[in-house]
Amino acid sequence: MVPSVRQIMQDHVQQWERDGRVEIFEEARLLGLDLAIFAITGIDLEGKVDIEWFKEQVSIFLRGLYGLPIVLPGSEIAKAQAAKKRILDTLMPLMKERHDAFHAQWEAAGKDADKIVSNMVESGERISVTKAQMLGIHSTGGDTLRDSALSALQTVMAAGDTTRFALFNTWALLAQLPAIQDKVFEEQKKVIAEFGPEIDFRALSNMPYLDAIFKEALRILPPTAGGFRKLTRDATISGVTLPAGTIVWYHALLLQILDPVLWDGDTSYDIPPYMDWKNNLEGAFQPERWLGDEAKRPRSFYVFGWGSHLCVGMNLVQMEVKLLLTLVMRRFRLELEVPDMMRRLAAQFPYVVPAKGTDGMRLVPRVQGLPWS
Ligand code: HEM
Repeated sequence: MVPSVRQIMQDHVQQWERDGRVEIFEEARLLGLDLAIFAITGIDLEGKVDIEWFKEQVSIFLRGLYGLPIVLPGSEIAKAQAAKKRILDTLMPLMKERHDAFHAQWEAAGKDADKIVSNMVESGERISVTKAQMLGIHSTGGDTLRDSALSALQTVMAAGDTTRFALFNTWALLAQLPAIQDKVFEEQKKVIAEFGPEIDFRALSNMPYLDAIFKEALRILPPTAGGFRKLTRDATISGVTLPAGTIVWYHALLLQILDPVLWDGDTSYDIPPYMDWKNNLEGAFQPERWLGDEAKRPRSFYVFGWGSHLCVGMNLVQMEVKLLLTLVMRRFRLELEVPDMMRRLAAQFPYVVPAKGTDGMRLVPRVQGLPWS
Protein backbone atom coordinates (compact mmCIF):
# COMPACT_ATOMS: atom_id res chain seq x y z
CA MET A 1 0.00 0.00 0.00
CA VAL A 2 2.98 2.33 0.47
CA PRO A 3 3.22 3.32 -3.25
CA SER A 4 -0.46 4.35 -3.52
CA VAL A 5 -0.35 6.27 -0.22
CA ARG A 6 2.87 7.95 -1.31
CA GLN A 7 1.44 8.96 -4.67
CA ILE A 8 -1.57 10.60 -3.03
CA MET A 9 0.65 12.39 -0.55
CA GLN A 10 3.14 13.56 -3.16
CA ASP A 11 0.33 15.17 -5.13
CA HIS A 12 -0.74 17.13 -2.05
CA VAL A 13 2.81 17.98 -0.94
CA GLN A 14 3.76 19.30 -4.38
CA GLN A 15 0.89 21.75 -4.20
CA TRP A 16 1.96 22.92 -0.72
CA GLU A 17 5.53 23.31 -1.92
CA ARG A 18 4.35 25.55 -4.75
CA ASP A 19 2.35 27.64 -2.27
CA GLY A 20 5.07 27.61 0.41
CA ARG A 21 2.33 27.13 2.98
CA VAL A 22 -0.44 24.77 4.05
CA GLU A 23 -3.77 25.36 5.76
CA ILE A 24 -3.21 22.37 7.95
CA PHE A 25 -6.70 21.74 9.26
CA GLU A 26 -8.41 21.83 5.87
CA GLU A 27 -5.53 20.11 4.08
CA ALA A 28 -5.47 17.32 6.66
CA ARG A 29 -9.17 16.82 5.94
CA LEU A 30 -8.64 16.63 2.18
CA LEU A 31 -5.67 14.33 2.52
CA GLY A 32 -7.47 12.07 5.02
CA LEU A 33 -10.39 11.88 2.61
CA ASP A 34 -8.22 10.97 -0.39
CA LEU A 35 -6.33 8.33 1.57
CA ALA A 36 -9.53 6.78 2.90
CA ILE A 37 -11.32 6.73 -0.45
CA PHE A 38 -8.51 5.85 -2.82
CA ALA A 39 -5.73 4.08 -0.89
CA ILE A 40 -7.75 2.24 1.74
CA THR A 41 -10.97 1.09 0.09
CA GLY A 42 -9.08 0.31 -3.09
CA ILE A 43 -12.26 0.86 -5.15
CA ASP A 44 -11.42 2.02 -8.65
CA LEU A 45 -13.49 5.16 -9.26
CA GLU A 46 -11.34 6.58 -12.04
CA GLY A 47 -13.35 7.22 -15.22
CA LYS A 48 -16.49 5.72 -13.68
CA VAL A 49 -17.58 8.45 -11.31
CA ASP A 50 -17.17 12.22 -11.09
CA ILE A 51 -14.52 12.05 -8.38
CA GLU A 52 -14.96 15.60 -7.08
CA TRP A 53 -18.72 14.95 -6.77
CA PHE A 54 -18.06 11.69 -4.94
CA LYS A 55 -15.64 13.33 -2.50
CA GLU A 56 -18.20 16.05 -1.83
CA GLN A 57 -20.84 13.41 -1.02
CA VAL A 58 -18.44 11.71 1.41
CA SER A 59 -17.64 15.08 3.02
CA ILE A 60 -21.36 15.78 3.50
CA PHE A 61 -21.80 12.33 4.98
CA LEU A 62 -18.88 12.78 7.41
CA ARG A 63 -20.11 16.24 8.49
CA GLY A 64 -23.39 14.64 9.50
CA LEU A 65 -21.58 12.56 12.09
CA TYR A 66 -20.94 15.68 14.16
CA GLY A 67 -24.44 17.16 13.99
CA LEU A 68 -27.32 16.67 16.39
CA PRO A 69 -28.94 13.26 15.87
CA ILE A 70 -32.29 14.82 14.96
CA VAL A 71 -33.39 14.46 11.35
CA LEU A 72 -34.98 17.79 10.49
CA PRO A 73 -35.20 18.92 6.85
CA GLY A 74 -32.05 20.83 5.91
CA SER A 75 -30.12 19.63 8.99
CA GLU A 76 -26.59 18.23 8.67
CA ILE A 77 -27.84 14.77 9.49
CA ALA A 78 -30.64 14.90 6.89
CA LYS A 79 -28.08 15.96 4.28
CA ALA A 80 -25.79 13.15 5.44
CA GLN A 81 -28.53 10.56 5.05
CA ALA A 82 -29.25 11.73 1.50
CA ALA A 83 -25.51 11.67 0.71
CA LYS A 84 -25.23 8.17 2.18
CA LYS A 85 -27.91 6.92 -0.23
CA ARG A 86 -26.12 8.52 -3.20
CA ILE A 87 -22.78 7.04 -2.10
CA LEU A 88 -24.21 3.53 -1.71
CA ASP A 89 -26.01 3.76 -5.07
CA THR A 90 -22.68 4.71 -6.63
CA LEU A 91 -20.61 2.06 -4.87
CA MET A 92 -22.91 -0.92 -5.39
CA PRO A 93 -22.32 -1.48 -9.13
CA LEU A 94 -18.59 -0.81 -8.67
CA MET A 95 -18.35 -3.39 -5.91
CA LYS A 96 -20.55 -6.08 -7.44
CA GLU A 97 -17.71 -8.26 -8.69
CA ARG A 98 -15.82 -7.99 -5.42
CA HIS A 99 -18.95 -8.68 -3.38
CA ASP A 100 -19.98 -11.70 -5.49
CA ALA A 101 -16.49 -13.21 -5.18
CA PHE A 102 -16.46 -12.77 -1.42
CA HIS A 103 -20.01 -13.97 -1.06
CA ALA A 104 -19.17 -17.20 -2.91
CA GLN A 105 -16.18 -17.66 -0.59
CA TRP A 106 -18.46 -17.04 2.39
CA GLU A 107 -21.01 -19.65 1.24
CA ALA A 108 -18.28 -22.18 0.43
CA ALA A 109 -16.87 -21.82 3.95
CA GLY A 110 -20.29 -22.57 5.41
CA LYS A 111 -20.66 -18.93 6.57
CA ASP A 112 -17.89 -19.57 9.08
CA ALA A 113 -15.73 -16.45 9.55
CA ASP A 114 -12.94 -18.34 11.35
CA LYS A 115 -12.74 -20.82 8.48
CA ILE A 116 -12.45 -18.02 5.93
CA VAL A 117 -9.65 -16.38 7.89
CA SER A 118 -7.70 -19.64 8.27
CA ASN A 119 -8.21 -20.41 4.56
CA MET A 120 -6.79 -16.98 3.72
CA VAL A 121 -3.84 -17.41 6.06
CA GLU A 122 -3.07 -20.91 4.75
CA SER A 123 -3.22 -19.81 1.12
CA GLY A 124 -1.06 -16.78 1.89
CA GLU A 125 -3.78 -14.44 0.59
CA ARG A 126 -3.28 -10.81 1.50
CA ILE A 127 -6.20 -9.59 3.57
CA SER A 128 -7.21 -6.11 2.47
CA VAL A 129 -9.02 -3.71 4.79
CA THR A 130 -12.16 -3.86 2.64
CA LYS A 131 -12.14 -7.64 2.63
CA ALA A 132 -11.81 -7.62 6.42
CA GLN A 133 -14.76 -5.22 6.53
CA MET A 134 -16.89 -7.40 4.22
CA LEU A 135 -16.05 -10.34 6.45
CA GLY A 136 -17.10 -8.31 9.48
CA ILE A 137 -20.42 -7.28 7.98
CA HIS A 138 -21.18 -10.81 6.69
CA SER A 139 -20.43 -12.19 10.17
CA THR A 140 -23.09 -9.93 11.64
CA GLY A 141 -25.74 -11.02 9.15
CA GLY A 142 -25.20 -8.43 6.39
CA ASP A 143 -24.60 -10.38 3.22
CA THR A 144 -26.17 -8.28 0.45
CA LEU A 145 -24.39 -6.10 -2.09
CA ARG A 146 -25.70 -3.05 -0.24
CA ASP A 147 -24.13 -4.36 2.98
CA SER A 148 -20.77 -4.71 1.25
CA ALA A 149 -21.04 -1.14 -0.07
CA LEU A 150 -21.97 -0.05 3.44
CA SER A 151 -18.87 -1.78 4.82
CA ALA A 152 -16.73 0.23 2.37
CA LEU A 153 -18.42 3.43 3.54
CA GLN A 154 -17.80 2.39 7.14
CA THR A 155 -14.12 2.02 6.31
CA VAL A 156 -14.07 5.54 4.89
CA MET A 157 -15.83 6.70 8.04
CA ALA A 158 -13.34 4.90 10.31
CA ALA A 159 -10.35 6.16 8.36
CA GLY A 160 -11.25 9.65 7.08
CA ASP A 161 -11.58 12.00 10.01
CA THR A 162 -9.39 9.96 12.36
CA THR A 163 -6.54 10.28 9.90
CA ARG A 164 -7.35 13.96 9.48
CA PHE A 165 -7.03 14.63 13.20
CA ALA A 166 -3.94 12.44 13.49
CA LEU A 167 -2.25 14.51 10.76
CA PHE A 168 -3.45 17.86 12.05
CA ASN A 169 -2.58 17.17 15.70
CA THR A 170 0.91 15.94 14.86
CA TRP A 171 1.62 18.92 12.63
CA ALA A 172 0.22 21.43 15.08
CA LEU A 173 2.48 20.15 17.85
CA LEU A 174 5.62 19.68 15.75
CA ALA A 175 5.34 23.11 14.15
CA GLN A 176 5.82 24.57 17.63
CA LEU A 177 8.88 22.43 18.42
CA PRO A 178 11.89 23.41 16.24
CA ALA A 179 14.38 21.42 18.33
CA ILE A 180 12.34 18.25 17.83
CA GLN A 181 12.12 18.99 14.10
CA ASP A 182 15.92 19.09 14.02
CA LYS A 183 16.09 15.67 15.66
CA VAL A 184 13.71 14.30 13.03
CA PHE A 185 15.99 15.78 10.38
CA GLU A 186 19.04 14.13 11.95
CA GLU A 187 17.27 10.78 11.97
CA GLN A 188 16.42 11.21 8.29
CA LYS A 189 20.12 11.74 7.49
CA LYS A 190 20.87 8.38 9.12
CA VAL A 191 18.00 6.69 7.26
CA ILE A 192 19.33 8.01 3.94
CA ALA A 193 22.88 6.93 4.80
CA GLU A 194 21.63 3.42 5.47
CA PHE A 195 18.82 2.92 2.94
CA GLY A 196 19.27 5.63 0.33
CA PRO A 197 16.77 8.39 -0.49
CA GLU A 198 13.84 6.13 -1.37
CA ILE A 199 10.98 6.27 1.10
CA ASP A 200 9.84 2.69 0.95
CA PHE A 201 8.48 0.30 3.54
CA ARG A 202 11.97 -0.70 4.72
CA ALA A 203 13.08 2.90 5.26
CA LEU A 204 9.80 3.74 7.01
CA SER A 205 10.24 0.74 9.32
CA ASN A 206 13.57 2.11 10.50
CA MET A 207 12.60 5.49 11.92
CA PRO A 208 12.30 4.87 15.68
CA TYR A 209 12.35 8.56 16.54
CA LEU A 210 9.51 9.30 14.13
CA ASP A 211 7.59 6.35 15.59
CA ALA A 212 8.03 7.91 19.00
CA ILE A 213 6.87 11.31 17.69
CA PHE A 214 3.71 9.72 16.29
CA LYS A 215 2.88 8.06 19.60
CA GLU A 216 3.74 11.12 21.67
CA ALA A 217 1.68 13.47 19.51
CA LEU A 218 -1.33 11.18 19.70
CA ARG A 219 -0.82 10.58 23.42
CA ILE A 220 -1.07 14.31 24.03
CA LEU A 221 -3.81 14.99 21.49
CA PRO A 222 -5.69 11.77 20.71
CA PRO A 223 -7.66 11.93 17.45
CA THR A 224 -10.37 9.76 18.99
CA ALA A 225 -12.67 9.93 21.95
CA GLY A 226 -12.21 6.20 22.64
CA GLY A 227 -14.89 3.55 22.30
CA PHE A 228 -17.70 1.68 23.97
CA ARG A 229 -18.01 -1.69 25.66
CA LYS A 230 -20.96 -3.55 27.13
CA LEU A 231 -20.10 -5.19 30.43
CA THR A 232 -20.60 -8.96 30.31
CA ARG A 233 -20.32 -9.20 34.11
CA ASP A 234 -20.52 -6.84 37.07
CA ALA A 235 -17.46 -4.63 37.47
CA THR A 236 -16.45 -2.89 40.69
CA ILE A 237 -14.22 0.17 40.28
CA SER A 238 -13.18 2.18 43.36
CA GLY A 239 -16.10 0.75 45.34
CA VAL A 240 -18.72 1.52 42.67
CA THR A 241 -20.34 -1.51 41.06
CA LEU A 242 -21.49 -1.31 37.47
CA PRO A 243 -23.90 -4.14 36.67
CA ALA A 244 -23.51 -6.47 33.70
CA GLY A 245 -25.15 -4.95 30.63
CA THR A 246 -23.95 -1.41 31.40
CA ILE A 247 -22.52 0.42 28.39
CA VAL A 248 -19.14 1.85 29.35
CA TRP A 249 -17.34 4.60 27.44
CA TYR A 250 -13.59 4.29 27.70
CA HIS A 251 -12.16 7.69 26.99
CA ALA A 252 -8.68 7.67 25.49
CA LEU A 253 -7.72 11.14 26.69
CA LEU A 254 -8.85 10.50 30.26
CA LEU A 255 -7.19 7.10 30.40
CA GLN A 256 -3.81 8.01 29.05
CA ILE A 257 -3.40 11.61 30.04
CA LEU A 258 -5.64 12.89 32.77
CA ASP A 259 -5.29 9.95 35.12
CA PRO A 260 -2.01 10.63 36.91
CA VAL A 261 -2.11 7.25 38.61
CA LEU A 262 -1.10 5.71 35.32
CA TRP A 263 2.09 7.69 35.25
CA ASP A 264 3.47 8.80 38.60
CA GLY A 265 0.70 8.79 41.18
CA ASP A 266 1.10 12.53 41.83
CA THR A 267 -2.34 14.10 42.11
CA SER A 268 -1.21 17.50 43.38
CA TYR A 269 -1.81 19.34 40.12
CA ASP A 270 -4.91 19.95 38.02
CA ILE A 271 -3.11 19.47 34.72
CA PRO A 272 -0.17 17.10 35.02
CA PRO A 273 3.03 18.38 33.39
CA TYR A 274 3.17 15.44 30.99
CA MET A 275 -0.05 16.63 29.34
CA ASP A 276 0.11 20.39 29.72
CA TRP A 277 0.72 21.17 26.06
CA LYS A 278 -0.74 24.65 26.42
CA ASN A 279 1.68 25.97 29.03
CA ASN A 280 4.54 23.51 28.98
CA LEU A 281 4.76 21.99 25.52
CA GLU A 282 8.50 21.27 25.60
CA GLY A 283 8.11 19.58 28.99
CA ALA A 284 5.05 17.58 27.99
CA PHE A 285 6.13 16.50 24.54
CA GLN A 286 8.84 13.92 25.18
CA PRO A 287 9.16 11.41 22.34
CA GLU A 288 11.96 9.80 24.34
CA ARG A 289 9.41 8.34 26.72
CA TRP A 290 8.59 5.82 23.98
CA LEU A 291 12.21 4.91 23.39
CA GLY A 292 13.29 3.89 26.86
CA ASP A 293 11.77 2.11 29.83
CA GLU A 294 8.70 4.34 29.71
CA ALA A 295 7.54 2.25 26.77
CA LYS A 296 7.01 -0.60 29.21
CA ARG A 297 4.46 1.30 31.27
CA PRO A 298 1.06 -0.30 30.95
CA ARG A 299 -2.15 1.33 29.74
CA SER A 300 -0.59 4.54 28.60
CA PHE A 301 -1.79 4.54 25.00
CA TYR A 302 -5.48 3.91 24.31
CA VAL A 303 -5.67 5.92 21.09
CA PHE A 304 -6.48 2.87 18.99
CA GLY A 305 -8.54 1.03 21.58
CA TRP A 306 -7.62 -2.19 23.27
CA GLY A 307 -8.31 -5.91 23.06
CA SER A 308 -10.13 -7.78 20.32
CA HIS A 309 -11.53 -4.63 18.71
CA LEU A 310 -8.22 -2.85 18.45
CA CYS A 311 -8.22 -0.52 15.43
CA VAL A 312 -7.42 -2.39 12.22
CA GLY A 313 -5.95 0.76 10.68
CA MET A 314 -3.44 1.43 13.48
CA ASN A 315 -0.25 0.44 11.68
CA LEU A 316 -1.46 1.91 8.42
CA VAL A 317 -2.12 5.33 9.89
CA GLN A 318 1.25 5.31 11.66
CA MET A 319 2.89 4.60 8.31
CA GLU A 320 0.86 7.40 6.68
CA VAL A 321 1.81 10.02 9.24
CA LYS A 322 5.48 9.02 9.08
CA LEU A 323 5.46 9.08 5.30
CA LEU A 324 3.98 12.56 5.19
CA LEU A 325 6.39 13.91 7.79
CA THR A 326 9.31 12.37 5.92
CA LEU A 327 8.23 13.91 2.61
CA VAL A 328 7.89 17.35 4.15
CA MET A 329 10.54 17.45 6.85
CA ARG A 330 13.45 16.29 4.73
CA ARG A 331 13.17 19.64 2.96
CA PHE A 332 11.34 22.07 5.18
CA ARG A 333 11.07 23.48 8.65
CA LEU A 334 7.50 23.89 9.85
CA GLU A 335 6.34 27.21 11.30
CA LEU A 336 2.85 28.23 12.36
CA GLU A 337 1.72 31.49 10.76
CA VAL A 338 -0.31 32.22 13.87
CA PRO A 339 2.08 31.11 16.63
CA ASP A 340 -0.68 30.92 19.24
CA MET A 341 -3.08 28.91 17.05
CA MET A 342 -3.38 26.28 19.76
CA ARG A 343 -4.42 28.88 22.34
CA ARG A 344 -7.16 30.28 20.15
CA LEU A 345 -8.91 27.00 19.44
CA ALA A 346 -12.55 27.02 18.34
CA ALA A 347 -13.04 23.70 20.13
CA GLN A 348 -10.96 21.51 22.36
CA PHE A 349 -13.32 18.62 22.98
CA PRO A 350 -13.73 15.95 21.75
CA TYR A 351 -11.13 17.11 19.22
CA VAL A 352 -8.98 20.20 18.87
CA VAL A 353 -10.30 22.47 16.12
CA PRO A 354 -8.44 25.67 15.23
CA ALA A 355 -10.27 29.00 14.98
CA LYS A 356 -11.10 29.96 11.41
CA GLY A 357 -8.18 31.45 9.51
CA THR A 358 -5.53 30.52 12.09
CA ASP A 359 -4.32 27.20 10.70
CA GLY A 360 -1.71 28.42 8.19
CA MET A 361 1.67 26.69 8.37
CA ARG A 362 4.74 27.97 6.50
CA LEU A 363 7.10 25.53 4.83
CA VAL A 364 10.51 27.13 5.27
CA PRO A 365 13.10 25.50 2.98
CA ARG A 366 16.09 24.03 4.83
CA VAL A 367 19.45 25.36 3.62
CA GLN A 368 20.59 21.84 2.86
CA GLY A 369 17.48 19.77 2.40
CA LEU A 370 17.59 16.01 2.05
CA PRO A 371 16.46 14.13 -1.06
CA TRP A 372 13.66 11.64 -1.38
CA SER A 373 12.60 9.41 -4.19
C1 HEM B 1 -5.45 8.03 13.78
C2 HEM B 1 -6.34 7.31 13.15
C3 HEM B 1 -7.25 6.32 13.83
C4 HEM B 1 -7.65 6.28 15.12
C5 HEM B 1 -7.28 7.21 16.26
C6 HEM B 1 -8.52 5.13 15.25
C7 HEM B 1 -9.11 4.74 16.44
C8 HEM B 1 -9.92 3.63 16.58
C9 HEM B 1 -10.55 3.22 17.80
C10 HEM B 1 -10.43 3.94 19.13
C11 HEM B 1 -11.25 2.11 17.53
C12 HEM B 1 -12.14 1.35 18.50
C13 HEM B 1 -11.42 0.22 19.14
C14 HEM B 1 -12.26 -0.35 20.25
O1 HEM B 1 -13.49 -0.48 20.12
O2 HEM B 1 -11.65 -0.65 21.26
C15 HEM B 1 -11.07 1.80 16.14
C16 HEM B 1 -11.64 0.73 15.49
C17 HEM B 1 -11.55 0.52 14.14
N1 HEM B 1 -10.79 1.22 13.25
FE1 HEM B 1 -9.66 2.81 13.64
N2 HEM B 1 -8.65 4.54 14.03
C18 HEM B 1 -7.88 5.23 13.13
C19 HEM B 1 -7.70 4.95 11.80
C20 HEM B 1 -8.30 3.92 11.14
C21 HEM B 1 -8.09 3.60 9.75
C22 HEM B 1 -7.13 4.35 8.82
C23 HEM B 1 -8.88 2.53 9.48
C24 HEM B 1 -9.06 1.79 8.17
C25 HEM B 1 -8.06 1.31 7.54
C26 HEM B 1 -9.56 2.15 10.69
C27 HEM B 1 -10.43 1.12 10.81
C28 HEM B 1 -11.01 0.71 12.00
C29 HEM B 1 -11.94 -0.41 12.10
C30 HEM B 1 -12.44 -1.27 10.95
C31 HEM B 1 -12.26 -0.54 13.45
C32 HEM B 1 -13.20 -1.55 14.09
C33 HEM B 1 -12.40 -2.72 14.66
C34 HEM B 1 -13.29 -3.73 15.34
O3 HEM B 1 -14.37 -3.38 15.84
O4 HEM B 1 -12.91 -4.91 15.38
N3 HEM B 1 -9.19 3.02 11.68
N4 HEM B 1 -10.24 2.74 15.58
